[in-house]
Amino acid sequence: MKAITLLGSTGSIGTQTLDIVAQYPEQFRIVGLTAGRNVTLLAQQIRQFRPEIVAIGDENKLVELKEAIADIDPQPIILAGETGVVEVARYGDAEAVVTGIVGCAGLLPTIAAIQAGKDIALANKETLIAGGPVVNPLIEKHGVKILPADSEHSAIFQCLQGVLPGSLRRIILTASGGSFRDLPIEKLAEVTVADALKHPNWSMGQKITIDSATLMNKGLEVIEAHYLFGMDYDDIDIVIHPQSIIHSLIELQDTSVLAQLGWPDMRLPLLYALSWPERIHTDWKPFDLVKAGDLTFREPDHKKYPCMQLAYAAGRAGGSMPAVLNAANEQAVALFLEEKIQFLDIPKLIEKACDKHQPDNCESPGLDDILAADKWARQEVLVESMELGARILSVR
Ligand SMILES: NC(=O)C1=CN([C@@H]2O[C@H](COP(=O)(O)OP(=O)(O)OC[C@H]3O[C@@H](n4cnc5c(N)ncnc54)[C@H](OP(=O)(O)O)[C@@H]3O)[C@@H](O)[C@H]2O)C=CC1
Ligand SMILES: CC(=O)[C@@H](O)[C@H](O)COP(=O)(O)O
Ligand SMILES: [Mn+2]
Repeated sequence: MKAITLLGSTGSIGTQTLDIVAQYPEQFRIVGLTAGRNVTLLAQQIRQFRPEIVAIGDENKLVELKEAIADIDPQPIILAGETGVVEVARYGDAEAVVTGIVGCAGLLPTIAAIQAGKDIALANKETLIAGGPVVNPLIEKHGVKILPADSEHSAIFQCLQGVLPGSLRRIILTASGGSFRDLPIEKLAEVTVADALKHPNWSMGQKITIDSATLMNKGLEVIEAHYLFGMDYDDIDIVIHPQSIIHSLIELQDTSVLAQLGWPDMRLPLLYALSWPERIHTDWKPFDLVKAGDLTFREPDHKKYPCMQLAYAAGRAGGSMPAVLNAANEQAVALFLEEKIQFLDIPKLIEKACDKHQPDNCESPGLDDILAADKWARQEVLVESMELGARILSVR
C-alpha cells in the first residue's frame, strides 16, 4: 500500500485524488492533507481518510478547523499557515506527495517534500515553471522522482515509456482551445468572467480555467515540458485539438508519432502518477474510438492568443523570467476574476512585466531570486493595473 500526502485536497485535483484513494483503499493510504480556506470540506475529508497530519493554509481558520474535528479520535496533528503546509509536505512515511495547490504557493511545500525524499506527483505546474532552476537540481540531488500528473505531460510520459534516450525528436502538446475557441477575435474584448469559466471539456479550478481561455495554460505547459523532459523550446509544439481526446503526442527520430488517448478525466493521469510503473485495473468508462467521434486539429492562433508566444519567449529567456511570467499571470488572472481588469488586459499586463524584468533577468536564480522575482512581478502588475483602471475611468 502506498502512503501519500495530498496538498490542496479541497480543490479539483485534490478531490479527484481522494476519489481514487476511496476507490482503491487497498492501494493507497493518506498520511497528510492540506487545504487553503475550505474548513468544511477539509473536516469531511479528515473524517473519511483519517490522516496523521493536516494543515489549513489560512491561519485565521485554525480554530474553526479544530472545532470542526474536535470529536475525532485519535486527533491528527493540526497545523496552519504556510509553515504548517510545508511541515505536512515533509512529514512522516509518505512516499509520494500530490501537489494540488494552485499557483506558486505550491513551491515551498514541494521543495520541502523533495528534500524529505518524497516522490512528487506533479499537478501544480506553476511550481516547476517558476522554480524549475531550483527544483530540477533538487530532484537529482535527493534522488526522487517527479511523476507528471498534468494530463498532457502524463500523456508524453506514458508515450516515452520504453523510448531510448536520444530517440525523442519533438513533443506535440494538444490544447482544447479554451472557452473562446469559436469566438471571433473582435468579440474577446467583451467577454465576462462567467463566459471565461465555461471550459468546453474539463471541470477544473478557476485559475487554470482562465489560463485555458487565454491559452496561457498551454504556454505554461510548454515551459513545464521543457523542464520535465529536457526538450529545447524549438522542439515543443502546440496543436489545437478541440475534443481533448488525444492528450499529447511525441515524434521520434524516425518520424513515428505516438499518442495517448482517453476521455477527458483527470483521474487517469493522477492514478498513473501514483501507480507508476504499474497499471491498476479500473472499472472506469472504457475508451471507445467510435463514441469519441471525429478528432480534429488546427494551428494555434497567436494573434488571438498572445500568451503562448509570451511563454515561449520567457522560457527561452530562462533564469528568473519564467517566474515573472508566472507571477504576472497569477496576479492578472486574480484581477480578472475580481472583475478589476478585462480579459484582453491579461496578456498586456504580463508582457509589460516581462519586458521590464528583461534587464534584471537573473541567469541562474536561487530560491531567493525566484521568490523576489515572483513578488516583484505581482506588485508590478498591481501598479500597472491601477494605471489601466485610472485610464479607463478618465476615458469614461
Ligand atoms: N484541475 C485540473 O483538472 C488540473 C489542474 N492542474 C493544476 O493543478 C493545480 C491545482 O488546480 P485545481 O485543483 O484546478 O485548483 P483549485 O482552485 O480547484 O484548488 C486549489 C487548491 O489549493 C488550495 N490553495 C489555494 N491557495 C492556497 C494557499 N495559498 N495555501 C495552501 N493551499 C492553497 C485550495 O484550498 P481551498 O479551496 O481550501 O482554499 C485548493 O485545495 C494547479 O496548479 C493547476 O494548474 C493541472 C492539470 C489539470
Ligand atoms: C486537464 C489538464 O491537463 C488541463 O491542463 C487541460 O489541459 C486544460 O485544457 P486546455 O487544453 O484548454 O488548456
Ligand atoms: Mn494540462
